[in-house]
Amino acid sequence: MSGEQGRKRAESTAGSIPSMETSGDQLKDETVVVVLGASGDLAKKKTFPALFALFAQGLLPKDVHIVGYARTKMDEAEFYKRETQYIKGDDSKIEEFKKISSYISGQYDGDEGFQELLKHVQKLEGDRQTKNRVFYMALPPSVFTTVAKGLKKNVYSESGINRIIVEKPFGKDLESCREMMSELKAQWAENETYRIDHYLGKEMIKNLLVLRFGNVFLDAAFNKNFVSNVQITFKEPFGTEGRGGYFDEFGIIRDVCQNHLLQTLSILAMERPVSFSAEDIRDEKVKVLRSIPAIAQKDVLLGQYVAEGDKPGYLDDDTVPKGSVCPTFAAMTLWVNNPRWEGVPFIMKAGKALNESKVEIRVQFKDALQGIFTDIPRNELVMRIQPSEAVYLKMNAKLPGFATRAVPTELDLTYKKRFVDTNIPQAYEALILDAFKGDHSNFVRDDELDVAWKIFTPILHWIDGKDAPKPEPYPYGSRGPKQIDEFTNKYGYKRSPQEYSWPQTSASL
Ligand SMILES: NC(=O)C1=CN([C@@H]2O[C@H](COP(=O)(O)OP(=O)(O)OC[C@H]3O[C@@H](n4cnc5c(N)ncnc54)[C@H](OP(=O)(O)O)[C@@H]3O)[C@@H](O)[C@H]2O)C=CC1
Ligand SMILES: O=C1O[C@H](COP(=O)(O)O)[C@@H](O)[C@H](O)[C@H]1O
Repeated sequence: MSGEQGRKRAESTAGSIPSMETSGDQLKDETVVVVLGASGDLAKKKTFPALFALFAQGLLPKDVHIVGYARTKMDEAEFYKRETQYIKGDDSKIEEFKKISSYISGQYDGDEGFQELLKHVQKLEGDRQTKNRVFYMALPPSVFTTVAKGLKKNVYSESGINRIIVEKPFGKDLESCREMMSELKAQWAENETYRIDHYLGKEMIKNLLVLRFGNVFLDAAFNKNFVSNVQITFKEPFGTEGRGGYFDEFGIIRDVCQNHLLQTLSILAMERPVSFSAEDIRDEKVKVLRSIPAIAQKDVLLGQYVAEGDKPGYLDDDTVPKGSVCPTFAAMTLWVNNPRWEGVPFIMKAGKALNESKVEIRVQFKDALQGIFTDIPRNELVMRIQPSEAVYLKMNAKLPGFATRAVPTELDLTYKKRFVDTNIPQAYEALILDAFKGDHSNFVRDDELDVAWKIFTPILHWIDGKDAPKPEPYPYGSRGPKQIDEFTNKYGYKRSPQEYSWPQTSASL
């Protein structure tokens, strides 16, 4: 099938799904976007490229202006260099993008810097009647609340819509999160606040709602009667190189599990929402999260990578405190105590410096009744979030031929093959567009955060405390601590026979 045919087929068969847009006002014209922390890593790698991609597709509000703000003093040439460093696209479009962008430096505390920012924004707005302002906080959490206050006091628009987009981490435990949320809430209304968890912008995570509730057979099988265990796995092939200082304060559980993987779990396990509206979806997520008790110490396996070949160990990083017991790998099991999932282990695994780059959800079904079979492999539904989105169902089939022999095979939906030439938006692109549309569905509500921290805070305090468990060492580039298979087996996971591997490895695409 040609690329064009594939695209047309995908579009022509698209089902009609009610709009997920919600009550929020859509920002159309007359908007200024201010990126705070514009000199930083997130801004250059994610925020500006996402804004550019939307701009290039004509998806930003008409006459939009983008303003970078940070303490670093730099001239326009230097700012444009940083702003466009990670942007890939047509040169003339990049030049147009620069024309709608500008930079101003200032402090994060005190009013002076924000007053200058206000003057700059007002100059760009000219004599507009409506003055919509979006503030994107690409800043370390230590300055979130100070900046949020400064913006509200000095740069808040009295004649238009204001939105503030905030990045994780939202606190370090239940108490600090509550403190941060209440300080933010004192300044910014919930409907003005967009808390980003960028996993909610990933295509496969957004697909979960449709997969679960748009396929009657799947929904029927998603429960304790059919499912043996669920694994949500996050693997990165690189260590904390250069980010050791930040990472050591947080560890892998706060960095990835408490937010990205728990958000994934909540959408995977929740009941069907009443509608696709933001509040209905988030109500169901909160409900399922409330059914999960705090993680028990006995359900946790921690690891820390050590040097292998020319690859340094975590403790070899100069920015990491000597003797740190910060986990760079964690496996843990969560239990969802509701009628659908009672007794089904949800195993989360996340690690840095592992053997591959992969994020996936693996739902392993129970054994087929043995009777006529001996040792037939289990069905598994795998949702590959990255790289190369795919959904495949491992199923047994008769090997063609005269003899009746069952072999493991798969029903395979590999996006690159099925949705040829279809643009899959980057997570940040999708989320920033949602914020412009006023759609909160893919942003984190404050009560979701509260319940998420309740699940993780006890083990985090244990890990941070004086009786901190020593993480198991694992070599850089390995599958993790050697105890990992024993850990997953303990919860009923059975590995597919060695001779089976899914044929669409990312390398083959
Ligand atoms: N980088 C990434 O890929 C991701 C980042 N995030 C989150 O996004 C936010 C920003 O991350 P990132 O861009 O990596 O952070 P950076 O460390 O690059 O900080 C961003 C900017 O904030 C200012 N800054 C840095 N440290 C301080 C400080 N101690 N006090 C005041 N200002 C400071 C600096 O600007 P200046 O000195 O010029 O004012 C810096 O350029 C964080 O909350 C992070 O957790 C989330 C997901 C991914
Ligand atoms: O938030 C974070 O996510 C990244 C992984 O994001 P991905 O989109 O590349 O999967 C992780 O590397 C980082 O440590 C963490 O802070």
